[in-house]
Amino acid sequence: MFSSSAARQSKVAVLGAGGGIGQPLSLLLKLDPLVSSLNLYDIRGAPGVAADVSHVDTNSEVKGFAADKLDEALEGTEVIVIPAGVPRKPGMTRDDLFNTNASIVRDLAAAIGRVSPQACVLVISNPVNSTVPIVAATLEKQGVFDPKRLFGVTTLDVVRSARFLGGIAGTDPKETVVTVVGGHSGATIVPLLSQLSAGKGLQGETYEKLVHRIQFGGDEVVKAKDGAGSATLSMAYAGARFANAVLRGLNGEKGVVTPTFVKSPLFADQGVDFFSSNVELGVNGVEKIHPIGSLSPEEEKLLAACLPDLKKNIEKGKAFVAQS
Ligand SMILES: NC(=O)c1ccc[n+]([C@@H]2O[C@H](COP(=O)([O-])OP(=O)(O)OC[C@H]3O[C@@H](n4cnc5c(N)ncnc54)[C@H](O)[C@@H]3O)[C@@H](O)[C@H]2O)c1
Ligand SMILES: O=C(O)C[C@H](O)C(=O)O
Repeated sequence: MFSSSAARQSKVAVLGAGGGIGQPLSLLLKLDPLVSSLNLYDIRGAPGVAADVSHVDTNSEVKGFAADKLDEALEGTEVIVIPAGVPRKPGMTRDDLFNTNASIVRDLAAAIGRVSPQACVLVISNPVNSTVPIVAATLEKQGVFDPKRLFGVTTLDVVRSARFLGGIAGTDPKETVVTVVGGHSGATIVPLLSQLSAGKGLQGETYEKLVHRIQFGGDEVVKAKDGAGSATLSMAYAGARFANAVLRGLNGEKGVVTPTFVKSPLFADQGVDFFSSNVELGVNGVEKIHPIGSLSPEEEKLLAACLPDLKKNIEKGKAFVAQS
């Protein structure tokens, strides 16, 4: 899963490293040859996870940081991945997590703005549609927001799309790249299946069921885990894959393109100033935001349904920081 052509390595931090995502994500980052140093932070359990992961036989150094050592954990980091916060239980929407996770993410962002404002920040904590604007607004308040260095991780939607499409079309998920645009919750997740030859011909119930499964794949896991949380293992895989893409870009590799939720001009004229679309990653983070390309009539409808929800989620995040 990791690709690395360049030699420069980076110091990476995981905030929320003791959790369901944080632990396997830390393990996968330990396996990434582009990571030289891994700082694991959590309000509970990170030193134990770090001791465990540090025995894996790759060259990177792993350090664990207890609850009161956040600043030390952030010192000198180039990439910070945030899976801190509570997950859903059955019957909840991602927005139901806002009340708990908004302040967690805001406080972590404030520490990042103070200690390592130059780092690329990769936000996994839900609701992503709001937590990313919360990080942006917090850094903006501190005068250190760089839109090129803030990313909402929507890779799990890309991973699910490739896997679920493969189940229908018989395509190899490893060779299937589905562009998913919009945001990361329900109707804001817009897979552009018409842009692939394997997805183009799908129609009627088959198409609608596939889109629904991609949009609500998270619910499938939440239901199956029956109160014990949401996707952790597939998310750790997706998070490590996205972190590797960012690291490859920072290393100067050209042509690293993947969907991610960033500050974006694409629909800013409609009041939606954060949006996920294909983004080229480079030495400064976001190198180029690609246009979404041509859409089928069905995808036009999905996009029309996405934008108002996304706008509300973004505004909610911004308002939270403004009132803080
Ligand atoms: N972006 C995505 O595609 C995606 C996918 C799956 C889950 N998620 C989200 O990721 C988040 C984490 O999920 P999980 O299953 O790992 O939850 P979890 O409860 O297993 O782990 C969360 C961890 O965060 C820690 N934490 C809480 N407050 C913290 C703080 N202030 N600083 C540092 N750490 C703190 C907890 O101690 C815990 O170890 C949830 O919000 C979930 O909804 C996002
Ligand atoms: O569904 C969730 O709450 C977690 C995550 O956003 C997912 O898509 O699996």
